[in-house]
Amino acid sequence: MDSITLFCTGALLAGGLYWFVCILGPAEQKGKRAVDLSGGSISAEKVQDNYKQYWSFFRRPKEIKTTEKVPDFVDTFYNLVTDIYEWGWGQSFHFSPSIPGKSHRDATRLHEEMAVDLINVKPGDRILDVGCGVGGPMRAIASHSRANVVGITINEYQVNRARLHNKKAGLDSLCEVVCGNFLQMPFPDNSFDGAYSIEATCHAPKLEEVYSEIFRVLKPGSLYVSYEWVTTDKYRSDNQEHVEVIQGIERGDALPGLRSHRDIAETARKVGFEVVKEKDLAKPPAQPWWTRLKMGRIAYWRNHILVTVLAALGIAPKGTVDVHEMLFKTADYLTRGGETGIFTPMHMILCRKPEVPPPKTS
Ligand SMILES: C=C(CC[C@@H](C)[C@H]1CC[C@H]2C3=CC[C@H]4[C@H](C)[C@@H](O)CC[C@]4(C)[C@H]3CC[C@]12C)C(C)C
Ligand SMILES: C[S@@+](CC[C@H](N)C(=O)[O-])C[C@H]1O[C@@H](n2cnc3c(N)ncnc32)[C@H](O)[C@@H]1O
Repeated sequence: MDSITLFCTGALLAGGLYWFVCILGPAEQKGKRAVDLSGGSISAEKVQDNYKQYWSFFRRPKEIKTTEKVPDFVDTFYNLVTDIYEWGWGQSFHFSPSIPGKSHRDATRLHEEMAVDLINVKPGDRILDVGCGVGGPMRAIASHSRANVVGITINEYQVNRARLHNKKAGLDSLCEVVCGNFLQMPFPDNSFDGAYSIEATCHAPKLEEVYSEIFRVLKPGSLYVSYEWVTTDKYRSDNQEHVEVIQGIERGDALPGLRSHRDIAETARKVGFEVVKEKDLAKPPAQPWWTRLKMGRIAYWRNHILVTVLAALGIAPKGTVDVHEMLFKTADYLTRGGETGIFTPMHMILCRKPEVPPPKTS
């Protein structure tokens, strides 16, 4: 081989490696890159221990039932996964039905806009995003409705990410982010003109606790919409495969226990809401929400190699490989949940806080 060929081969290899490690993969243009993966607010050397702690939570089911510990466990989970989600999925941490001829990005945005359209919001209104993640939905909703959106998340790392994205998008005057627990929100009674939650209240150990908090902070007459993760009528607790899939979803998504779709309206009524509408948005004619997960499989393998190389080089924290592997398996459980129809991440409920409080029963 002459020296020119050797040089060209070397340059090609180096360029290819740079492309594979630094450029490849971000779900969004100028989004999070593989080389920037971190453990959120957890220091790099503690990521692996925190992952082990997270996982051992499920080996002690009693602790999952001890509801006070759940928010901390959920916070740890989001420290571990937030960067991987942003890198491999984008800034909206939820599913949406596929729409033929439209990109995932557009389908995601339409699903978010539908939520705010349902709660009849006017420009200038103040609305609440319960469990806002890094704010993908919040930004789409603020630009679509021109309402002021206040988001709350338990995870401080997400608060910082969301504020940064809001600023970059020029939406920081419409979008505010607060770090807090949605089971005890730092907002006065009757202070919001509307509220929504997208695939977030499934983390509450008791749905009643988060719904009653949302009821408290809403102004009388205003609306709340939620996209809930639930099991459907097709789920059978005596079917081994069904149980395995649901447990796989719970473990890989920090859920203290998936509820049945039947519990949702019942809980909303119990805390005082009127139920205006309820619908599983995944049912036909909607196109499968899990297609995007399934189509991504090749990319997950590529990501797995990338994460393993980066962790070996000391660029990504060690435990990142374990977290990525957990998500890899979770993607499969979610797909099986969708294909069998035993699970939906978009059971929509629309509720109104009555103008006049119902009489107290003694
Ligand atoms: C609402 C919740 C989160 C829903 C989804 C946003 C996430 C559920 C599973 C996640 C992922 C699975 C596979 C990952 C893949 C292996 C990796 O290479 C890139 C990121 C994934 C695609 C990741 C992205 C986010 C999810 C789809 C829950 C937590 C209530
Ligand atoms: C799957 S993410 C969805 C985020 C956002 N709705 C979206 O669609 O992009 C769930 C969110 O709920 C938040 N969350 C879970 N439990 C919480 C709690 N107890 N208090 C506040 N936020 C919580 C998480 O921090 C995370 O931001």
